[in-house]
Amino acid sequence: MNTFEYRDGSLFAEGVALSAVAQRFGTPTYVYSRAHIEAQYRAYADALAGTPHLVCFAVKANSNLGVLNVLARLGAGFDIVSRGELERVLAAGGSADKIVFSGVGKTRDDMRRALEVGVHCFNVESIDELERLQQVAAELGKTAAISLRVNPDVDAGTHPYISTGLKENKFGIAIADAEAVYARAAALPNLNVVGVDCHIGSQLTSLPPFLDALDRLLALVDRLAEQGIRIRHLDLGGGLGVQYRDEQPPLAGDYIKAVRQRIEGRELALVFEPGRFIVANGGVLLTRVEYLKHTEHKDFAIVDAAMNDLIRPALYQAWMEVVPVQPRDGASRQYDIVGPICETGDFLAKERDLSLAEGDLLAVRSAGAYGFVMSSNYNTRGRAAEVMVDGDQVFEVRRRETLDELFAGESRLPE
Ligand SMILES: Cc1ncc(COP(=O)(O)O)c(C=O)c1O
Ligand SMILES: N[C@@H](CCCC[NH3+])C(=O)O
Repeated sequence: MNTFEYRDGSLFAEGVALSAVAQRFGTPTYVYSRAHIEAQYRAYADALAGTPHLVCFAVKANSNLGVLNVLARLGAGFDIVSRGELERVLAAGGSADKIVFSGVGKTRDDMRRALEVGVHCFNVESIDELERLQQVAAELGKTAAISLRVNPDVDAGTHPYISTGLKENKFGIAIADAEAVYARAAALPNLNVVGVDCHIGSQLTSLPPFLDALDRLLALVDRLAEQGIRIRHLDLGGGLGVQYRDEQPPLAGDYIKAVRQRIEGRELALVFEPGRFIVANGGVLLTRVEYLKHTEHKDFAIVDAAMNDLIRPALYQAWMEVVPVQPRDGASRQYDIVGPICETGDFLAKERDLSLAEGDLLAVRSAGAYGFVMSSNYNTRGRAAEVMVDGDQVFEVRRRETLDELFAGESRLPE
C-alpha cells in the first residue's frame, strides 16, 4: 500500500500535504503514516488468523513511542534487544507478555527487568547466556521461558552487514550444537523450554532462504521430540524485504501461507519479528535544499538532512528514493544529494535527475525503518523531529532536539 502520493502537484502523506508539515515543524523531519503501519501489521496478522501466533514488531527498526503505541493498540507483540527497548514498549502501552527478548549480549540487569515484568520468551543465543539466565531467574525465584536462537547456516542473499544466519556470523547457536544445548536447558530448574528461534538476515527478497531455514528448524523440532523436549512455538524472526527501488520481495501473505503449509499437522504456534516490513515504506525524511552547488564535475544539492539523520546510504550504500515534494517544470540536472557534514560519505543519494531550486523540499522515501533510530549527534547536530500523520491530522511524536539538550549532561573540568 502507498500512503505517500502526489495530489495536485504536491506530495501528501495520507490527507496532509508534506509542504504543510515542513512549514509547521521545520526540516529535517521524519513523517510516518499511521495507515501504512497498520496495514502492514495486518498483512501479517490476517494471514496468521487461525494459527496461534504473535507478530512481534522489531523495535530496533523504529522505536518512536507513537509508532509503538499504534502497534500496541492493534495487539502487536514486540521483539526487543535491550532494557531501553523494553522500557519503551511498556511506556508505549505494549504488553510485557507479548515481548520476545533477542540479542547476543543480554546483561544481568536486562534479564532481571525482563523477568520482573514477565516477558513472553527469551531468545537465548549461547550456552553462557543460558547459564546466566538460570542464575538470575533462580535469584528472583522466577522461571524464564526460553527459545534457543539457532543459526541454521543459510545464506540470506542480502548485504553482508545485515546477514545473520551464516555460521561465520556472531548470532545464535550452531544448529549442529543445538540438541546438546537444549538438553542442558531442559535440565536447568528455572528455565522452561518453549520454542526454537532463528533470524537469518534483513531485507530478504526471496522465499527460499526462509523456507530452507524453516525446514532445518522443523527437523530439529523432530529430533528434540525424540529426546522428550517438546517445542511449542517457532519464532522465524523478521527479515522480509520491502521495495526501495525495483526489488520484488515476496508478499507477506504468500510467505506466511508457505510457512503454514509446512507446519500443518503440528501443534506449533508461530512468532514473527518483522521490523522493516512494517515501517520502512510508512515513513519519509523531509529535507530542504539549502544550496545548489555546480562544479566542473558534479552538481550537488546540499540539503539540511545528513548522514547523522539517515545513515543507510553511507553505511550500506543503500539506495533510497528522493523525490521533490512540489515537482517543478524545467530542465533537470543530475544531482548528488548531500548533507552539511564534513565527510565525503555524507550523502543521501547520488546521480539523481531532478529539477531543483534553493529552498525546495525533498522527501527521502522508505525512511521509516532504520532511519531516526540510527541517527546521531555527529557534528553537534540535533536530532530531527518525528511526526505521525493520521488521516488529515498530524501529531508531533518527537520534538526536534534543541541546542540545550545537545549539551545536557556534559561539563567542563573543575578550575
Ligand atoms: C533478531 C532480529 N529480529 C528481527 C529483526 C528485524 O528484521 P527486519 O527489520 O529485517 O524485519 C532483526 C534485524 O534484522 C533481528 O536481528
Ligand atoms: N540497520 C539495517 C538493518 C539491520 C537489521 C538489524 N537486525 C538497515 O538499515 O538495513
